[in-house]
Amino acid sequence: MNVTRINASSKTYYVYVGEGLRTKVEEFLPKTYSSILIVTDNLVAGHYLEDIEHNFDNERVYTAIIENGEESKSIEMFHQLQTKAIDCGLDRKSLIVALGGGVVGDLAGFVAATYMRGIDFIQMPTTILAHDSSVGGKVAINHEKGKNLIGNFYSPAAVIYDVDTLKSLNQKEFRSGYAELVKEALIADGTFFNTLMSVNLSDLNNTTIADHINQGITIKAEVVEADEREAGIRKYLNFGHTFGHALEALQGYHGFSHGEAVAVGLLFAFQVSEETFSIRLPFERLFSWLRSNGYPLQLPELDSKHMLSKMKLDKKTEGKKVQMVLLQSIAQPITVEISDDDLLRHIELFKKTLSGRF
Ligand SMILES: NC(=O)c1ccc[n+]([C@@H]2O[C@H](COP(=O)([O-])OP(=O)(O)OC[C@H]3O[C@@H](n4cnc5c(N)ncnc54)[C@H](O)[C@@H]3O)[C@@H](O)[C@H]2O)c1
Ligand SMILES: O=C(O)C(=O)C[C@@H](O)[C@H](O)[C@H](O)COP(=O)(O)O
Ligand SMILES: [Zn+2]
Repeated sequence: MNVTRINASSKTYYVYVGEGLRTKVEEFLPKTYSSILIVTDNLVAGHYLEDIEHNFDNERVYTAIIENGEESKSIEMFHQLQTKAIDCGLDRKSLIVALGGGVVGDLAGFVAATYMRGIDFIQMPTTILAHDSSVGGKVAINHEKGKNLIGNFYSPAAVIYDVDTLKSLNQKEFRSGYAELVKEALIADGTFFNTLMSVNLSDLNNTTIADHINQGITIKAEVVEADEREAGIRKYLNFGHTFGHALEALQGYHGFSHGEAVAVGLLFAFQVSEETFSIRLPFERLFSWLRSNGYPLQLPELDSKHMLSKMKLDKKTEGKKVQMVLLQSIAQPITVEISDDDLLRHIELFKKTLSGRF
């Protein structure tokens, strides 16, 4: 088992990554709780809910099962879960368990952050992507206009990551998770980036995946410890997201998955970086790796102005000016203000670049 201590400014907590952890959850809880509400989605429930329920001695264990998918990160689902918490009689000594991927983690985390002004929650990630979402305390729901526009910074009491649960993931979820790992490598660790570019996603064993996840968590932990509330360097964790989030929102959250959208966003950020700094980045290498691993790289019909207006809803935007994370070289990120005219030009060029390849 790998244990990482996260010394965030708001809270210190531990991330446990290992095999079979889902059957010994109580060992990792920082204290005892008066009642427990397990929040999960229908797919994850089918695989793992029973294992988790068996953990708790507590008589007051409740479950809430949401529909799987990004559309559940909604104000309606948030309200339903708050109602469930009230009906179950959760009090300030209660715990919410977020069992699932980033959707469950972000949603249940935001419920925990706001129920009675905040109760404890733990993250039990079950996707590769959730190595990113479970650490760092960003919790949120979407607005139909933009991603994660309603949320908070609210750290979990612990992250309990049973890598055995990753065995039931399909290839789309592998792609999604690895896009965030590639992002972390690009902003912080060129050697890790090279390692990832030699990986074939359909040919990975759990030991290797756990190793990659631990490297991703190490990068994320370092950033979050230095800048929990994203006043500065945490923005780098948003590399690829200005374009990625806009793409997700434009598709009504049922097109590209988050990670798939981020993967395209990484290519877009490469293009803008290359032009802004007159440099060459390994665009071709990343593109080939994404293509050979089956990432969707064909953009849907995109109106560039509409895309620009979505990009401006990015939380890094200041005074209506988009701030994009760019790379000066691998592992040398920087935040740069990009004018609307330049962004429009880049969107047009990017559309041509991608469509010219299919
Ligand atoms: N808070 C953060 O810092 C942060 C970071 C990155 C992403 N996110 C958010 O995370 C979300 C994406 O997370 P995700 O990719 O985990 O998506 P997800 O939670 O929707 O999970 C993806 C799919 O996999 C299924 N699934 C989950 N675990 C499974 C398992 N072990 N076996 C089989 N199926 C399983 C789910 O039911 C779902 O259909 C987005 O909303 C994104 O905005 C947040
Ligand atoms: O932890 C962070 O900080 C990140 O930006 C991680 C991202 O992968 C993640 O998608 C995050 O939810 C995006 O945050 P947002 O502030 O742009 O909504
Ligand atoms: Zn992300």
